[in-house]
Amino acid sequence: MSDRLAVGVLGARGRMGATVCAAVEAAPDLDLVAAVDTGEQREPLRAADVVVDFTTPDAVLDNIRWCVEAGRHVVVGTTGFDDARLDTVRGWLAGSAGVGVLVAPNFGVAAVLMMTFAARAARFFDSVEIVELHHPNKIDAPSGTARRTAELVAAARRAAGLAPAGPDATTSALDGARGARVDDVPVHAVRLAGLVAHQEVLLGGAGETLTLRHDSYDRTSFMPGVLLAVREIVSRPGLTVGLEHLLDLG
Ligand SMILES: NC(=O)C1=CN([C@@H]2O[C@H](COP(=O)(O)OP(=O)(O)OC[C@H]3O[C@@H](n4cnc5c(N)ncnc54)[C@H](OP(=O)(O)O)[C@@H]3O)[C@@H](O)[C@H]2O)C=CC1
Ligand SMILES: O=C(O)C1=N[C@H](C(=O)O)C[C@H](O)C1
Repeated sequence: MSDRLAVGVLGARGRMGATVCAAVEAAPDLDLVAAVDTGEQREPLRAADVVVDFTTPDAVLDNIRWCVEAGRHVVVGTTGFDDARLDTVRGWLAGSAGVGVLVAPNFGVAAVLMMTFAARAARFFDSVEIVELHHPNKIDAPSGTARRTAELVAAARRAAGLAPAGPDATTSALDGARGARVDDVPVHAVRLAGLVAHQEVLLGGAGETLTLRHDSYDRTSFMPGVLLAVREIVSRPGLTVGLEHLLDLG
């Protein structure tokens, strides 16, 4: 059996999809066998061992179902996942022994570390808020990374007997001034020309603060994580959520 993997890309002409196509073509052990975008047939994806999806939150579930039914492994970077959507994917996988799907809100290794560090730090502080900053063409807010960070932080704080939100005396505010709440953690979204993808987790306690900041300056930052996922998913049946499961974080 060949060690080479055949890879298909959904959303192939998008910002991320095009970058993934280039990264796969440059990888010595991977072959790009299908590049599919809006309005194009999915049939060429049947030639792929692994399909990578960077499309839209509206399109991604239908794409995953098609791939699972076709027996293809899937690496998903598209955002918009909550527990209900993940359970839907688990249901499809239950009927497809051996097929693996990995869903990761962020493939940047530094971003995964930032999320991990935020969760570890969360119980030591009174307050935590998240600010995500992205390019103005992003269609979802808050980002998938910010949502996931808030979930991890809230879970860590609850496990330590703390409320997810910090103290806040605000009794009067313009709509949106205090951001959105994800698992009760305040999340603020900035859309600014010149940016790619950035996030700060602000933690505050008595007389001191800790700021964890991650910056993706270029979409190549996501490629080592995407290629790692492509290589690993073929031996990980079922649903994996988060790139951290493929990294040895000690
Ligand atoms: N996990 C991670 O590390 C990262 C995740 N992302 C996420 O990836 C997603 C894509 O981001 P980005 O590349 O910037 O977005 P783009 O809008 O640049 O790309 C999305 C592409 O998908 C195409 N598309 C839409 N529907 C379908 C479909 N049903 N089948 C095939 N192609 C389709 C779009 O075509 P058209 O425009 O014609 O509709 C477009 O070409 C977002 O959810 C984003 O948040 C982004 C960066 C990193
Ligand atoms: O749309 C983007 O650009 C990004 N989307 C992901 C997210 O929503 O978290 C990952 C990264 O922030 C870039």
